[in-house]
Amino acid sequence: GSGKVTATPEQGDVEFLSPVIIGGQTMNMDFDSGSSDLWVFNTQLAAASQAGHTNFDVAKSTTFKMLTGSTFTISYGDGSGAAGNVGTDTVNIGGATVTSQAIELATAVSASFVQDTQSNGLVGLAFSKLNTVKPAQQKTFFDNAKDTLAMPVFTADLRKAAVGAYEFGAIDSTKFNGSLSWAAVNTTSGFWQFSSQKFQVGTGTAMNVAGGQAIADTGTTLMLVNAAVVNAYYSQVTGAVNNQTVGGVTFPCNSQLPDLSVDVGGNYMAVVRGDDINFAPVDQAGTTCFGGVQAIASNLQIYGDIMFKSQFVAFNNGNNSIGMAPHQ
Ligand SMILES: N[C@H]1[C@H](O)[C@@H](Sc2ccccc2)[C@@H]2OC[C@H]1O2
Repeated sequence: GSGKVTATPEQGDVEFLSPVIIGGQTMNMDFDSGSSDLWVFNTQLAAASQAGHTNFDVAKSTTFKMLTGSTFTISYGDGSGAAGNVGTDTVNIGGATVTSQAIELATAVSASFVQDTQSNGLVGLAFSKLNTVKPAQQKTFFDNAKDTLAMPVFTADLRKAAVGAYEFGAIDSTKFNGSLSWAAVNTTSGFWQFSSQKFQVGTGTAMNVAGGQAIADTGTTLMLVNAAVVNAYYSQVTGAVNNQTVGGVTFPCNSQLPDLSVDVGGNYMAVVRGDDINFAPVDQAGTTCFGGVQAIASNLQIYGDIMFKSQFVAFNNGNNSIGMAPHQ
């Protein structure tokens, strides 16, 4: 079969939320191709953490089973984290259903999750080797579902300030221009990692990024790239400054931003639209804006939602490849 759900952006496209039915309870969750744990806000949490969230209630599910003795502890790249215990239940994402999916029940969550009251947990869609459950590591929803899907793929169709979709088991070719360009994924890191060794600012010449690698991470808001890319890109933007106080590059909000093209697998240059790189104002007057492309001090670049808003992306773990094409 296949399953399709909406992907609704939070204010400012900070993250995208999708409905997941767990043991008959619908939870709006953040699909994260950069991690591999499915965890939920639930009634075990302190009342102050539960406030404002939809909290999964084990007692209201007739299919939930506790995995006695199992726990999880996850820390994310942005310093946030969650920890708790584990059970299994039936998970239905737009019709794609797994009957015995590990459901990680947070008993502690970091402040940024508590404050993000629209999100009630994460659905990890990276490779199961990154799953944090102990003593027995658990599989992701996609790993559990893939043999029952018509195709071992899921796709991300994320749209700037508009409702998009995640789909499991099918590739909707009406959602992208031309055909998908496929790149090999190196699964060693557990991420959807591919080679990304070149970039191009606007219509300029392609430049190399030594040893460039990148991961496709739907759970990261921005695009975090090599400092050389950041410098080359913002050198073309009048008034761009590296603003330590706000924590990255800002520029005048009325800037005409160039597109940024990045190599995917050595045979496709993914164009990221310049106007999507104007991420958000940092001041009340809306004169100074924060860039959607920022530096990361590592060779492993993180292509987050800023890229997904320009590119339709297919994740294939039948042959460990990633496909991209501009949105239709
Ligand atoms: N893969 C990403 C993950 O989904 C988020 S977890 C998250 C934290 C707070 C609010 C919303 C989500 C975090 O930022 C980058 C990396 O880690």
